[in-house]
Amino acid sequence: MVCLSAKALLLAAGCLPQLVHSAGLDTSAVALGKLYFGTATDNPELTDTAYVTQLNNTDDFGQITPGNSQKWDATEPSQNTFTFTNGDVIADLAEANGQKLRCHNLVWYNQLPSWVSSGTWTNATLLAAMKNHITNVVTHYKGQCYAWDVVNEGLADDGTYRDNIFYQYIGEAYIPIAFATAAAADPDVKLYYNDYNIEYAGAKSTAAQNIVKLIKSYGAKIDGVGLQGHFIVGSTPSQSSQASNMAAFAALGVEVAITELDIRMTLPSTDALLAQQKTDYAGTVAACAQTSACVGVTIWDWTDKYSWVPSTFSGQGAACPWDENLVKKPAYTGILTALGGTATSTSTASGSSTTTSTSTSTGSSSVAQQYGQCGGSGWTGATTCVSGTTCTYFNDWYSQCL
Ligand SMILES: O[C@@H]1[C@@H](O)[C@H](O[C@@H]2CO[C@@H](O[C@@H]3CO[C@@H](O[C@@H]4CO[C@@H](O)[C@H](O)[C@H]4O)[C@H](O)[C@H]3O)[C@H](O)[C@H]2O)OC[C@H]1O
Repeated sequence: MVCLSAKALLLAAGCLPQLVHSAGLDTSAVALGKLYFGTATDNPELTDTAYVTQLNNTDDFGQITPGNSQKWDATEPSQNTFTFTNGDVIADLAEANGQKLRCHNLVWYNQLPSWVSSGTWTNATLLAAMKNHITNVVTHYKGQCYAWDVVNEGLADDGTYRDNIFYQYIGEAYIPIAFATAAAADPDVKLYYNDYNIEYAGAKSTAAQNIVKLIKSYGAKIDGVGLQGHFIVGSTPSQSSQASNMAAFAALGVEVAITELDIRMTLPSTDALLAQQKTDYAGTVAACAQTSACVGVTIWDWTDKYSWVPSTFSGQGAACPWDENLVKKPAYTGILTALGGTATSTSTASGSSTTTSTSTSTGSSSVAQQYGQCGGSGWTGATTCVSGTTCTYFNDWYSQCL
């Protein structure tokens, strides 16, 4: 009775307190049978204490990816001089937290040091330089990575090979040779081809499937295909198209992962855009959730504060599930619901009229509670509580499984 009175006081004050234990994104993903839910991060952000506190929250993040510090320009700035300092900071953080590390990346046309991109090469010298780079970097991180993105973005959008320096001097063989070199350096790490605009059926996805076949035809190992998932609010491919595309890769005997998910919008953000973003995140994560070959989802950083989007796509941003003040956006709930996770409400600002729908994973069962928050829109649906709890109505617009 005292408890309900306290709640009534808080409700009257226009603020709903956190009331139930929350299972986060990784906990929910693992409960579904996935290996992880994770996020990219980067070294400059690690001086931000509030940021790091959430990055270390293994309830949400069971995996991290270094956004820049394992790339070629970071690891081999001068030929045969290797620098692992920044990459090690993130690898050590993952190890300290017990988070999986997706290692990113070995061979990419972008973020190359000038000695590679502007060097004078022959087939033999570039091949030797590429193999030396892969061998040294993979050996350094041996045993620390769940997976390596061995070749990143080797395709143009029309499905032809990207005309990068490796293709120019080595031809398509640079791809299987890169995979074979990585496998020789660490036979246990998963080896991925990673690209964007291969998340749905089309010429580029077909070409990526052909890369899987090519690598195997050389007798080399490929374990997975990374679907980057840099999407646009309202133009995100449907759940069904993403799931059927994942199935096409799985049919080739490889796993898949969503490796760089973010869903950007033209700024400024509005409630309508945030609601659509929630739907888009939910559909994408649900495609992975329903596909047994999809091992996990990585968002390309978790907060708008450090997203790469505004500096890359002029006038666009707000692409992450947390805003620039590190506050969860509707997208967070969309992801959690898609993962069938146990959800909760956190304190909400007075005057907000958001209706939140949450769910608890009990195999295939779903809705655990629905409510209107802080002057919200009223009771919105039936409640099925997990075993051992019952639906308790506090008033006509708020209920909870207790
Ligand atoms: O600090 C940042 C890093 O975060 C950044 O990481 C890379 C970001 O994504 C990957 O490469 C980009 C993928 O998206 C391409 O643009 C797409 C063009 O087609 C559109 O349909 C699609 O929506 C777009 O996303 C970019 O052109 C790629 O660069 C890459 O794997 C990450 O490493 O790297 C730059 C740093 O400054």
